[in-house]
Amino acid sequence: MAELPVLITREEVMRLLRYTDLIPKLESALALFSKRSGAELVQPLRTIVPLQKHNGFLGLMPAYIAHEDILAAKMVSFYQRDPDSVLPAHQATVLLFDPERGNVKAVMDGTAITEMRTAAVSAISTKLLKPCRQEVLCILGSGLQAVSHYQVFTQMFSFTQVRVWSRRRERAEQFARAVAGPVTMCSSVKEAVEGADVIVTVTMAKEPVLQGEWVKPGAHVAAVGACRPDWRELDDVLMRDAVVYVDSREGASTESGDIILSGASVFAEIGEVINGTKPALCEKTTVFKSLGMGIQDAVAAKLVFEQWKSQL
Ligand SMILES: NC(=O)C1=CN([C@@H]2O[C@H](COP(=O)(O)OP(=O)(O)OC[C@H]3O[C@@H](n4cnc5c(N)ncnc54)[C@H](O)[C@@H]3O)[C@@H](O)[C@H]2O)C=CC1
Ligand SMILES: O=C([O-])C1=[NH+]CCC1
Repeated sequence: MAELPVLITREEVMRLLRYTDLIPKLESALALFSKRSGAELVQPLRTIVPLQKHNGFLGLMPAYIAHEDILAAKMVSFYQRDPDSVLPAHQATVLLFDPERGNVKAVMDGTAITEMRTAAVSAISTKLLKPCRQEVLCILGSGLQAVSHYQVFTQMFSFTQVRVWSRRRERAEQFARAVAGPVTMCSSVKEAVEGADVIVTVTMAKEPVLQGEWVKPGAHVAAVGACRPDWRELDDVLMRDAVVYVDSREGASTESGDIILSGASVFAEIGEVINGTKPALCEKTTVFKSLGMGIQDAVAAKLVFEQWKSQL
């Protein structure tokens, strides 16, 4: 009989997972993914179960990476909540398997993993597509992803100003308290974005919040929200004028409203830039459209489990 799986809580995941360990693992996984090396890495397109009655979705995200022998599956639910709701938009669990025997080794909180690995991938896109100046960071949205993006971006880069915009001022204030670092609160998207070198969009919007005419030429946009084919965060002007990078071409062409509805073409996957098979056009305005991948959760879950075992 296999041993019972261990249960790893959100607090433990946050204590055990470090960006310095996570970022190189994510870079290797993204690079391997873009080689499309068959049995080496298996990641089917995310299965989405719509919960129309509850205005939500359940996403199933399995992945296998052969050379690291990581088999994992994340289940993530996400909801369009009423603005006054105190419930989280996303909740996730990751199962980490023993690929040889097939049993589950660990059941762990996937919400913290999602927050950290998504922010880390946005930071990787910024490191690769580095805009000429990296002085002003702008974050649109003030939820959990906004916090994790603030944390990793201020760890990895030396911005002189971080601006935040949120639909509600009190949410921006909550965000400023949560990050324990300097933040400039802006009262409009335009004010937040103008002159910014890097813009992170982490909203639950279904219509564009960011307009291309406000974006400084040469800026980099890490676009994290709008993960449904009929949802938007970015307008057609930005999608048309920018060079568009994605995490996965298949994911982007199936799930990204910003890409599908604007008709924008995808220039490269971020893994292709890591592999050197596609260039980083740093002098251009760039958009990295992130949808999220099972392999990102898988490498993060393995790191968490290894750290957890090492403290026994
Ligand atoms: N690309 C990826 O791998 C992942 C993407 N996401 C996406 O990131 C985004 C943020 O997620 P969380 O921070 O976890 O959510 P959250 O619920 O904690 O924060 C959402 C933020 O969006 C704002 N917002 C909601 N509706 C809006 C609207 N119509 N216009 C402008 N702002 C609006 C809220 O005020 C809040 O600041 C979501 O779109 C989510 O689906 C989340 C996980 C992974
Ligand atoms: O990768 C992920 O976990 C998600 N992407 C969009 C919603 C959740």
